[in-house]
Amino acid sequence: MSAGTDEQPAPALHVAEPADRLDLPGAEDAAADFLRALGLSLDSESLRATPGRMARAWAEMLTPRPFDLTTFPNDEGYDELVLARDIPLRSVCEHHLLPFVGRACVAYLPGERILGLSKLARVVEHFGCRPQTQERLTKQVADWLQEQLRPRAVGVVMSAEHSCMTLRGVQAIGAQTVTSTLLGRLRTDPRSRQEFLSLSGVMAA
Ligand SMILES: Nc1nc2c(ncn2[C@@H]2O[C@H](COP(=O)(O)OP(=O)(O)OP(=O)(O)O)[C@@H](O)[C@H]2O)c(=O)[nH]1
Ligand SMILES: [Zn+2]
Repeated sequence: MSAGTDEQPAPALHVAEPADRLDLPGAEDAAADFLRALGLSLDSESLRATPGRMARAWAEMLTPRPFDLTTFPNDEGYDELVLARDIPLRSVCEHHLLPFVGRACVAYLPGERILGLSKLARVVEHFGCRPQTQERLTKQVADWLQEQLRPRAVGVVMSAEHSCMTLRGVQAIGAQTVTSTLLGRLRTDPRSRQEFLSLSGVMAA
């Protein structure tokens, strides 16, 4: 698929993902077994439907939504940063399968085409819907944009609170993990890098 030409926008993303293998009744049975193994009784009215809800909730969090990568010709030759910040970020850590939530800032320096703005948030959502590390999620978003859009630079910064680190274990409540990936000119040119980091808001934190 070629986002750098005047061809049609790239088709919807298709990835071999858990959705293809989703077995909701199996997940519900497993959730019931899991809760019983933890010593909970599912006989009460309030817990009876919980395994089904658990199965649907985890399926929702682990199933990426496909989307169309809509791009437009960069007719005006816009050559400054396009940056979306405060994008909600939610994912699930692959170590405990507990959520981590925060904010992302995604930016690019356009080449021949510009991207539909909502896609900057959609790509974060898309790669968040799978067991992740924050490092991999950050890099996947940046690499994917670079590959699909062929811009002159891409920058991604994420800041998130990992519930496996706050609600249990070390219980470092409020600790924020910050990760970043810079590609192209944002990586090599100190002035562009500085501009991106300052616009992203991480410098002010
Ligand atoms: N690098 C990285 N580590 C993560 C991420 N999410 C969770 N982790 C860490 O994965 C590690 C798993 O460590 P283990 O020692 O196997 O698990 P644990 O005994 O539950 O560790 P504690 O959380 O320290 O109690 C922990 O240090 C988590 O904080 C992430 O996105 N990136
Ligand atoms: Zn974890």
